[in-house]
Amino acid sequence: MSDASYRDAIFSTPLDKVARFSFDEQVVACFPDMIRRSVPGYGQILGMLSLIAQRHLRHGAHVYDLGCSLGASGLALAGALPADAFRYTGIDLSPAMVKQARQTFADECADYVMQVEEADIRTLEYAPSGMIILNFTLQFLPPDDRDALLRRLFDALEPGGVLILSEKTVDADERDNAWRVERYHDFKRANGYSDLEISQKRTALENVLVPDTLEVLHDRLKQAGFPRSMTWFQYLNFASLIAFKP
Ligand SMILES: C[S@@+](CC[C@H](N)C(=O)[O-])C[C@H]1O[C@@H](n2cnc3c(N)ncnc32)[C@H](O)[C@@H]1O
Ligand SMILES: O=C(O)C(=O)C[C@]1(C(=O)O)C=C[C@@H](O)C=C1
Repeated sequence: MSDASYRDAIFSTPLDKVARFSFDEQVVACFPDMIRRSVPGYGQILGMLSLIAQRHLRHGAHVYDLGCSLGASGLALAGALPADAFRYTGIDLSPAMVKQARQTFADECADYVMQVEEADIRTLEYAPSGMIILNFTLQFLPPDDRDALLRRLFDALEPGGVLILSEKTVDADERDNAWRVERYHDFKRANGYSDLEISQKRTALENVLVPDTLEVLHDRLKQAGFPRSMTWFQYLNFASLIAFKP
């Protein structure tokens, strides 16, 4: 997958008008590079998914990856678990993402049961599942749509199932939030992004990626039915939560 990926230079030249961020062909072409250089801890979160699956997933159970993009979570699972350990369905609304993810699984995971569907995760009919992965996707839904989706995911999980929810977050404390965001921009600079790229991407994501606080995320999980959730990973303003279905 990385062989086909270009370096992200989307916001590197001054744009007269910065368009709303969207998961179009241009983003798909550089997405592995973009997400690796833009999400602190992305590789560690992916690496941990299979360890969590080994502990929580019933052998052969179904896994959803919602907003799967190029299927990185599926590839991580397939890289660590045998072919009969799970069945995987990735869902994404972007036709360009779905096309490339399907190709990747056909090329690299032919022995595994892995499919990708183009659909809106808010209206999908969910099959019973042992694990549901929502990595950096809930943040792109209108906030008013988030609770209803999480309720449907709680219902779709089998007893003993887990939901992994990874998100960019905002801190309710203004001073702590400013510190995290400033260090996040340092992180991006250290990964080769210029001040212009950082500022134009920020504009493109305004009102498109609307982050919740960690407290709101845990509250959302509680109201969806999950009696227990934990933040198992945090790196600056990015975090991953796990929620348990009893
Ligand atoms: C930041 S990316 C997710 C990254 C991916 N999970 C990974 O770990 O590489 C967000 C993805 O969510 C998808 N998306 C956004 N809204 C969606 C919706 N309502 N239904 C399905 N997919 C959606 C986008 O097309 C995009 O591919
Ligand atoms: O670049 C940023 O500011 C981000 O928030 C990174 C982020 C994300 O968190 O989803 C935003 C858009 C791209 O999908 C990849 C990563």
